[in-house]
Amino acid sequence: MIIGVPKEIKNHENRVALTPAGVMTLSQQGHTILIEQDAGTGSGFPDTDYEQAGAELVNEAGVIWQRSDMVMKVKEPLPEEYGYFREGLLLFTYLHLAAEPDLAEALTTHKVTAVAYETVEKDGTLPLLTPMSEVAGRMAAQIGAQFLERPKGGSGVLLSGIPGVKRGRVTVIGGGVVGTNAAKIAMGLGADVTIIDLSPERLRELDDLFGTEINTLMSNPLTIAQAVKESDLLIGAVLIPGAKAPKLVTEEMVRTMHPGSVIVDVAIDQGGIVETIDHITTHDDPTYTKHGVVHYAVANMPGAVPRTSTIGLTNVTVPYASLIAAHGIHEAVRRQPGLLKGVNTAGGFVTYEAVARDLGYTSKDPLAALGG
Ligand SMILES: NC(=O)C1=CN([C@@H]2O[C@H](COP(=O)(O)OP(=O)(O)OC[C@H]3O[C@@H](n4cnc5c(N)ncnc54)[C@H](O)[C@@H]3O)[C@@H](O)[C@H]2O)C=CC1
Ligand SMILES: CC(=O)C(=O)O
Repeated sequence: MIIGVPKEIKNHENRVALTPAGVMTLSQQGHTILIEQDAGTGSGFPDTDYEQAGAELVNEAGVIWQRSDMVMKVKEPLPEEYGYFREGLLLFTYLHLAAEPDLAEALTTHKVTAVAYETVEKDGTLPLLTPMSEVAGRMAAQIGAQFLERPKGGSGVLLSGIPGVKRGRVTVIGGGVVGTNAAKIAMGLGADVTIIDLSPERLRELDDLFGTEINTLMSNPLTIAQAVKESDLLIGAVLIPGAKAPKLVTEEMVRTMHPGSVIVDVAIDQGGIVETIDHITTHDDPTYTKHGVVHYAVANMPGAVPRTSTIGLTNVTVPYASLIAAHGIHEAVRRQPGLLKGVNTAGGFVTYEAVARDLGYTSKDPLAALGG
């Protein structure tokens, strides 16, 4: 199979879909790997490392999209890349389609088979989302702490407090991978941490994990309203796989926060859980202030720590790429049924039910859409 890796073009997206180690694995299995020049530079992988690993360097993204059977990316294609879509192309990347209606339309119009990292399942987990959620969760606490500083527009609260001065309060809504990692770092910074989740089982697990060091609360509008009001830092970490995130934090709730408090909505890639976040922000211009509260809504947070993120991501994606490249997508999803859950579009249809529901498509069974 010919596998192509274009350079990422999203703002400050320095990750790359394959490392030289991934290239070597796949090329030793007999596949041809096309890498766009400079694609790995931001992650600390020079072109020469790719060449030594067996890749063919290409200096034009269009050539990669045209020649490849499977294009591997990190982030969703941007509108300037939609022109490369064609029938027969297999795209393997993060997509977050419920928040990207134009992309869904372009993929279905051109009958691209698009496999989204974030909806691939294994043993009840999302194995291709997990490492980036670990990164973003850890970053959320440190970014929040930074924007609480007065010169950054924050209230001037130091999360740890000091002897004689109380600690800052951090509320994390959603206690999955992002939430747990955010809580871990916030606790490490000395904050008073509360995690809110909808699942009693998850709350029990968190209690077992952290003991009395954190507060756990059941998710409902009243609990959320009270916790938001008291928070110096609020972290959004809810996920309903594939679907648009529910708006759990209303504008009214945000108005009750102290001036200079900070919201980091990690769930922004699925649309976000905060009503006052009406647009995605970028690493270049990561925050804006509304009702006196600093809002951070960057949808590619791990892109800022590309060395760690690229290695973490490709550790988990390469085995799936290898399976697809060896057997083709039809046989790969038969051998690894959780991969079928990753198929979001095929044959001109949306094939992931939550995405179809949120975007107003009629969902088609992915196996049928792949041609049985
Ligand atoms: N902005 C960025 O750069 C990044 C964003 N993400 C996003 O972060 C979000 C969270 O991801 P993960 O932690 O991996 O998901 P996860 O599935 O591990 O955790 C989600 C948690 O939300 C909880 N939940 C669902 N409905 C809830 C409700 N109404 N109230 C409270 N909790 C509720 C679930 O019980 C679960 O514990 C996803 O949207 C993911 O795509 C992940 C990585 C990077
Ligand atoms: C999960 C995702 O979209 C990211 O890591 O950018």
